[in-house]
Amino acid sequence: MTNLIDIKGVTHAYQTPNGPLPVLDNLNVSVPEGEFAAVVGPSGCGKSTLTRLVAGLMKPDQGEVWLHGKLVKSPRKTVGMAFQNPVMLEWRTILQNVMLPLEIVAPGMPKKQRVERAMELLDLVGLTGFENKRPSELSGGMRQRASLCRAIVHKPDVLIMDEPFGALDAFTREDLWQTMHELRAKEPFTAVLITHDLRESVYLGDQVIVLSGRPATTQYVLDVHYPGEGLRKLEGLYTPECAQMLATLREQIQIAQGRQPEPAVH
Ligand SMILES: Nc1ncnc2c1ncn2[C@@H]1O[C@H](COP(=O)(O)OP(=O)(O)OP(=O)(O)O)[C@@H](O)[C@H]1O
Repeated sequence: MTNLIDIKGVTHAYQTPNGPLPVLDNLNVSVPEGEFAAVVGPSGCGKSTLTRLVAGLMKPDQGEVWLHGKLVKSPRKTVGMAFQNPVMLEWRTILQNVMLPLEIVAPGMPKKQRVERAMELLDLVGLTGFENKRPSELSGGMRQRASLCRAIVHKPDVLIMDEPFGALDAFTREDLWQTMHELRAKEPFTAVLITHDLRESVYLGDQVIVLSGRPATTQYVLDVHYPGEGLRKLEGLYTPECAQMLATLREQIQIAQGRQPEPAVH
């Protein structure tokens, strides 16, 4: 399998009034095409910085970022992004919000086709019937569903999500996890998910990348072998296999935080 994302030896420091602040230190990350990579690490270690580099929103001091075989030197149109607080344009309907990237990336696409594409995705996430509502008329979970549609409507090479489910209640979050799997099954994409939730990282990720404390480097990579066949089920999280993976990740996070790992409970 070829890598869609290759981050090779990336080192970066922000220039601040108090001098340079090193955030990434010789970071190496590879995400094969079609894979879902979850990234976890201590608060402030440089996770969002990593997403900005992949999107081409900033250039590293050292090292290279490759996306689909091309060196990333400027902002990429072929990246879809979703954030914790989906910024929706209130003067546009949900349908018009979802169609927005197509207007920018594919201005020649006939309007009928744009509408069909957006409606197809809204249907996949269960928002048929809400397409003519304004963003403020939807719940937070529904807005996040629409925001995911908007992030992939133009079929980007990679979907980058920075804590997209962080502000949702636990039940809505689990619903959205399931929606992500359903979306991927119908429309495969490569994804990078930044999260603080280890269960989320295991449930959604094919690999979980643990970053060390700042300046971040790749401390540990967990290959997720989720129990069961076919579409992942939430029940799988309560199996011994998942408990073991979560224990490993928890231990790695404690190491990344510079703490002594707590002994496992048996
Ligand atoms: N533009 C910037 N200029 C200066 N410092 C910055 C800038 N952006 C981020 N930082 C600092 O760089 C460090 C890494 O920030 P980043 O947002 O990448 O971390 P993070 O791991 O995503 O954080 P969190 O888990 O809290 O969301 C932080 O200390 C942050 O304050």
